[in-house]
Amino acid sequence: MTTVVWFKRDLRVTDHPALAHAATRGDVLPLYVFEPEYWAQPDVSGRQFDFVLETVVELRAALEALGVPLMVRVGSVVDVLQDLQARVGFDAMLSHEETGNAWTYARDVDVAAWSAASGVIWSELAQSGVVRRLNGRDGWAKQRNAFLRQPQVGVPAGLTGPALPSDNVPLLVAKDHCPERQRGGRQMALSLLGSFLTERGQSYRKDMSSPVTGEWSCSRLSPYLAFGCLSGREASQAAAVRQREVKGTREGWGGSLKSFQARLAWRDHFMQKLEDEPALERRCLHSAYEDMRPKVPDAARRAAWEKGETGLPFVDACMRYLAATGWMNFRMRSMLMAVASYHLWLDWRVTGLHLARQFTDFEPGIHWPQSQMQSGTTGMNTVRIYNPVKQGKDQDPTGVFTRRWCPELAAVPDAFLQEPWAWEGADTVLGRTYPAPVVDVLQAARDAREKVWAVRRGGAFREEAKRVVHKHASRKDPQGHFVDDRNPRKSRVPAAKDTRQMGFEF
Ligand SMILES: Cc1cc2nc3c(=O)[nH]c(=O)nc-3n(C[C@H](O)[C@H](O)[C@H](O)COP(=O)(O)OP(=O)(O)OC[C@H]3O[C@@H](n4cnc5c(N)ncnc54)[C@H](O)[C@@H]3O)c2cc1C
Repeated sequence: MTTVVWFKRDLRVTDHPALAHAATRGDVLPLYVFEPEYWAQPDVSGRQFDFVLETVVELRAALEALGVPLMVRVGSVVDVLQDLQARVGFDAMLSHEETGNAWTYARDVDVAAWSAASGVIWSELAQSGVVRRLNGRDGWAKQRNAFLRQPQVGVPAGLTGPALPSDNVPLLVAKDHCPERQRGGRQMALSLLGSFLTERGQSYRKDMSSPVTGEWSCSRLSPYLAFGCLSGREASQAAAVRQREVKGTREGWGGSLKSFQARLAWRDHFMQKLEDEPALERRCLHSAYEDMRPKVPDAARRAAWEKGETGLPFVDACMRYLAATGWMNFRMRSMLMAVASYHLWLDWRVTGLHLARQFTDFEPGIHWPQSQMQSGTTGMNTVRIYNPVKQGKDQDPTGVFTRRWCPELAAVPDAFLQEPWAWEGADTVLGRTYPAPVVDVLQAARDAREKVWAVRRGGAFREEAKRVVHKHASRKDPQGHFVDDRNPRKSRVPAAKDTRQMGFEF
């Protein structure tokens, strides 16, 4: 009998438990479905589509080399499976657990119903440290680390199975202009992993937070991890090998690789949040924040932020860079979200969708918990109101990045680049070639702080915050490692008082 291997966000043949297991059962039919309804969702974009298409082309060749090419179909998964069953009569389907968005969750419910009704046994295997049906966060890190330490699953020696024709794939989503997008495929992923671990990653810890140095020093693996060209386990184990090699050296590698491993752990930690509470894609984690910001955001502010025309130079430079590259380092993503949520007082659900589309690496399980965290709606994380002027001065001290992406500011002297409104010649630029700031940065942060504090006062807030901490906060594992999303350097069992932490960067 044939086993269908349904490829989703796991577009590789190495360390692919579902493919390896299917190969032990007999004939295999590897399947990828481009779903028009998925590509019509508000969180997806042309840059992601192009990345996936490139990756699928490479995957098809890799499977063909093993003996059976990937079958690529266009349509709803249930319709495709129905058609395939009529043609090849399979009795089992394997795929990996997916922590996707609400749409993919509902789609999986339909697929499960179809499988049950059609006598097909559909099994979903784990492919990351995310644990399905977890009963609370105690012990999670231990389970996650045990999974990461297990040997990788080898590539099947060869595959047999029916060769069925694929569909031509039409453009399913509007093209978006992203001239510097990362190219899809496993070869790129391996090349980036190699260059990061042998060269680029040496100064990762020191350089990751600036967009100037981060472009080179960050791993840049995010879209490849998001679509599974590379498994998290492969990345983590390769880093562990390198950690052993550089042990005892004093050139920055030790700290950088430790930070990289921590980020890979954050990945699973954040995705676990969405896995445990899918509603956090649409609802504030702490309900007290639900009505704090207008559900329909101020249209002018929103448009200015989306276009990179807020008049806050570093914010605009980051937004324009993101539009052109599809990538941004973590600190700058946090700042973009925080400025939208605090200074501009825009609802994270709306701004989060814009960022999701801009990111080639859109990963719902990281994206939505991070969006909420940077918007102060979780009830458990430090509320950090980044000052974009200070960020610009700290992270782009020479102004090279800001000037590249905001050429309208060419006439502004270095000393005023991040706050051109303070320059005596401001009138010659602001409101003419470059917008005046949409808000007064300091006043807007003060106003936001007041409103956030107003929500936090009161016993009812603390009661619900305790629930959130219990369900979602990180814990220390027995080795003392982990992943504290409030402060990566310190691992502490969270206490209820943490819910009152506030941080402001005036
Ligand atoms: C508002 C917001 C939204 C985000 N949305 C996404 C998203 O949709 N997809 C996505 O992959 N990342 C997202 N991130 C996390 C992070 O910014 C990116 O993973 C990182 O910038 C990608 O670059 P890199 O691969 O060079 O990361 P590196 O710094 O080299 O880290 C290696 C890997 O660790 C993981 N990682 C790194 N930082 C984080 C983090 N803070 N939280 C969880 N995992 C992390 C990623 O898988 C990353 O590829 C978001 C962050 C914020 C603040």
